[in-house]
Amino acid sequence: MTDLRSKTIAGTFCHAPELGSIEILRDALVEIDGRGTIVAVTPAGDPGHAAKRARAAESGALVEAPAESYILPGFVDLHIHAPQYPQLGKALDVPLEVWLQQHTFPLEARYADLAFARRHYEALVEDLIANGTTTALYFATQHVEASKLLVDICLEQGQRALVGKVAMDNPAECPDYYRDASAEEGITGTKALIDYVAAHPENHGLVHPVITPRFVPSCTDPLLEGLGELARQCGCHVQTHCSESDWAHGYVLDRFGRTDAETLDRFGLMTRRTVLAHSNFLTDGDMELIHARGAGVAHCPLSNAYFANAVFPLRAALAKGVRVGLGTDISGGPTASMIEAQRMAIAASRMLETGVDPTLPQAERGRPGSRIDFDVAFHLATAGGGDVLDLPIGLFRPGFHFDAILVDPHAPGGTMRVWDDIDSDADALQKIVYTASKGNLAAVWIGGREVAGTL
Ligand SMILES: O=c1[nH]c(=O)c2nc[nH]c2[nH]1
Repeated sequence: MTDLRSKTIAGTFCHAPELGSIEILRDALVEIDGRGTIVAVTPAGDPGHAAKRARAAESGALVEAPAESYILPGFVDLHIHAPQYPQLGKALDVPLEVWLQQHTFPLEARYADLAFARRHYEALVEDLIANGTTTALYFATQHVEASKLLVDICLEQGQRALVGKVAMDNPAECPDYYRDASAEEGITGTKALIDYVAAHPENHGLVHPVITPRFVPSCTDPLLEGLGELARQCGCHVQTHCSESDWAHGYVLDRFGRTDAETLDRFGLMTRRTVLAHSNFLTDGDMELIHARGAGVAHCPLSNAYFANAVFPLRAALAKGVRVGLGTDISGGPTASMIEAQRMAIAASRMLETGVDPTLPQAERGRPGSRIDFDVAFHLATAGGGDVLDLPIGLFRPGFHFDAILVDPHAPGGTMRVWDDIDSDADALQKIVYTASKGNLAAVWIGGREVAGTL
């Protein structure tokens, strides 16, 4: 294991500072301080490069990435239901509202048992790190103690994380065996987790608390009001689901006569630090509202294929200035891999653009201008996610945390081929997005600390 804190790493770095373009820094130097923050990035052509490299080598601080490897920012997964990991790859054949009641709530209720919670949370965090997810925005469960345990496990394994105790108190939509007994309990429990994260002796900014009303149907008005007030007081991140499916979108329209986005805003839950999962049925006005508040969207393309009844209009949201990142939405999305999430985002955008029903005339089948390519997907999974969270992650820049993955395109257990007589560095990055998998990730660092693999 190579700890990169107080070291300089030499290698080829790929990142995507702007939407729609990539930057490849071949044979660059990235200098990291003792806290795991990048202090300098020196491209190969920089006049000071040779001297810096020599100085780092002399002082024993130089670490060389293997030839032909690529270093990418770690992935930022903006939407994960941590307790649902044991049902990954199961129960994807029913609508959202049935899936919640029949499969998901019974599973999540089992996290009252802390031994059960530890077993499954440890496996999840380990698997996510091995898949290159260096930052995760988690829904935990309704239980305060199990939510605290998820915080502990992220700290033990060194994963950057945002963790929310799920608030859900509406007896009409939540079962008696799995809900906050009152709005008051949902609010106090949320505060208890915020206090726990703030006072945790091992937490030096790696884990953050998140106010987490599950979604409007699960919450009574007093709970939404109380959580909105709490968001105002503490300035914490907020996460919830927004206009995910026909049913979820219609439910909020029926109950409030307003869209999900408008309703969340009315309760003070639409802030610069709010992450709205899915958001498939946003109106133009909703997008303008989200943009005005500075909130962001966690686009979950794979889960949308199973539960959403629609494809998120990503290009339309981006055109309105909405900040967007990607989420796996475990277990609505049956993968722990943000590389797969990128591929699915591309595929979904192509299907939205061309349409999918061959019985329709070509001109009526799709939504022109909807496609994205690998560069946009890669941006969303890294810098875009960091931007939505307002955290200095997802780029190789001074002041950013060194959260990174080392990709070995030739790993025997991997799934990609790069040809030195054919492929450019940009081709290699494209191939990583389209064909790499966990077997190609040779090392993962979070805050400069190597948390998986071996360099
Ligand atoms: O994909 C989803 N997963 C969930 O757990 C959930 N809860 C409310 N709405 C939801 N959507």
